[in-house]
Amino acid sequence: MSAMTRRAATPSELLSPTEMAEADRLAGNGPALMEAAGAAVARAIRSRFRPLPVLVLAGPGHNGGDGYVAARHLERAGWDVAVAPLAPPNGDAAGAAAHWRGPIRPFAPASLARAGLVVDAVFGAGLSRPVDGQVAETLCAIRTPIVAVDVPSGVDGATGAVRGLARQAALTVTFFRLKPGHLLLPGRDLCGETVLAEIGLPEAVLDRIGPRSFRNGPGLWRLPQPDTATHKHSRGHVTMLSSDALSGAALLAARGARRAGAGLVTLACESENAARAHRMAEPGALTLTGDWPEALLEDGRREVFCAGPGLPPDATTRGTVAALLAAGKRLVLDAGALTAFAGHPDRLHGAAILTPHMAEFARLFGEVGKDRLEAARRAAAQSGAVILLKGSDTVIAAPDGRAAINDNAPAWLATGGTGDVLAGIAAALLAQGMPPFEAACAAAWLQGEAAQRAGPGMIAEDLPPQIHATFLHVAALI
Ligand SMILES: NC(=O)C1=CN([C@@H]2O[C@H](COP(=O)(O)OP(=O)(O)OC[C@H]3O[C@@H](n4cnc5c(N)ncnc54)[C@H](O)[C@@H]3O)[C@@H](O)[C@H]2O)[C@H](O)CC1
Ligand SMILES: [K+]
Repeated sequence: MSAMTRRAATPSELLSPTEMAEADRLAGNGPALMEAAGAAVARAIRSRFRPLPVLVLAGPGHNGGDGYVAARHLERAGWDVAVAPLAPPNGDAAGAAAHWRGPIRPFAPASLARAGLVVDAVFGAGLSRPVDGQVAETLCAIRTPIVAVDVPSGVDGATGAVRGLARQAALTVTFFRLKPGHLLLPGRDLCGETVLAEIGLPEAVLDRIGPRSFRNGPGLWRLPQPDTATHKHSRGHVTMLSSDALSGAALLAARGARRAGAGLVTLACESENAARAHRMAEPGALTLTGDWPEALLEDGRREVFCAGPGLPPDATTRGTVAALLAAGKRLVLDAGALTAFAGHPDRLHGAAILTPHMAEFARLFGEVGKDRLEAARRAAAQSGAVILLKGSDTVIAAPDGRAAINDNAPAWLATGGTGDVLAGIAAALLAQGMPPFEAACAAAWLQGEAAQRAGPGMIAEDLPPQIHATFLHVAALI
């Protein structure tokens, strides 16, 4: 389990490399921050490794400066340390380098021969182009564990993408706040264990920067709290659209919605046969049949609809969704209800939450590209809806520019039907009064937590029974 999974203690704001540089500038004490950063790297190494010959690969910027400081602290602790500078250090790094009196080696594969551990202090937040040439050649030749300063060199701190090349780190020590690249893939995986170190940067700089990106977790939202005055109608009514052809998907979404606290869940069915089957499978849900959309709009108390799981991406789906939008209903749209609008995200204006996976996103908004955070933000601004872009690093973005990255989903969550459950959870939270961004964030987090509890080998049906335990867990965290 990585250090990052101790999430209650980790601040939720994320800073891009540009924002982090601004934080440094506002703090105005570069050498002290560098000293604290390098000391934190040395401390993290000493608490995880027995003394080993260490080679510090130092770049010309502040990342390299942190490396020189770490080298000095390790040597003072009796470790055998050498530094290999890529180029003469600049700025505050020159001061840190001046205090290094130990061995200097060429920045080349041959210098790695004696090392039992490599500290990668080549590039951090200042990565400005793909890693290539001598740096790529030397990084490729490393055969020992790697400890990365800030990020593994080559990982873009803003996007988690690899620029040129990056090596897998055993440990990454970063400072003050995580960056999006520590949570977005493949960056998150390449970091190995990630340690966030306090280096004396005052929290007040955040007021000036105004971060808009967050790590998803219970600090970002508050789950609905029923009280003694609550009754089933006041807990929200979710109507789930179901097709005869793939009725299991709507059933899974209905289960997710019921377990996430919706007071009433109705499965709107195409045929009486399907309604009967649903009633047998989910006795606590209501069913409805009749011509859509008239039947759906008859009861004004139906406020929240979930459409898409199991629906075909055709003109009928398009017409139903359009009618619901025109009637001012709050919608969570997934799967077929998204693909039905391929190329026309503008027609979804008024929807509350869209939950596309990569391919559905591409059909609506164009390819996601390397920057998932930016892509989701752009789509939210374009559609006016909260976008929940599904993946191992699900991103949730609001039209107002806020965005959160979810990192608690285990790999075994990637199985058929789990997205349907997620849409149901989101709809239920929306129906209970949570604003769309908070409802989408909470749904993604609860789903990840439920999947961890269900364990490897779980199937979508295993998620809903875990949801109430995740509610209790959230209550214990806050
Ligand atoms: N608050 C904090 O988080 C603190 C972070 N610190 C460390 O500072 C670095 C960022 O330092 P910066 O000088 O801005 O950038 P880098 O050291 O990452 O690199 C800049 C340097 O490298 C050259 N360069 C960039 N990419 C390439 C490339 N692909 N090939 C060749 N050369 C490249 C660029 O031209 C510059 O010369 C942060 O990561 C932390 O480690 C502070 O020390 C403490 C506060
Ligand atoms: K680095």
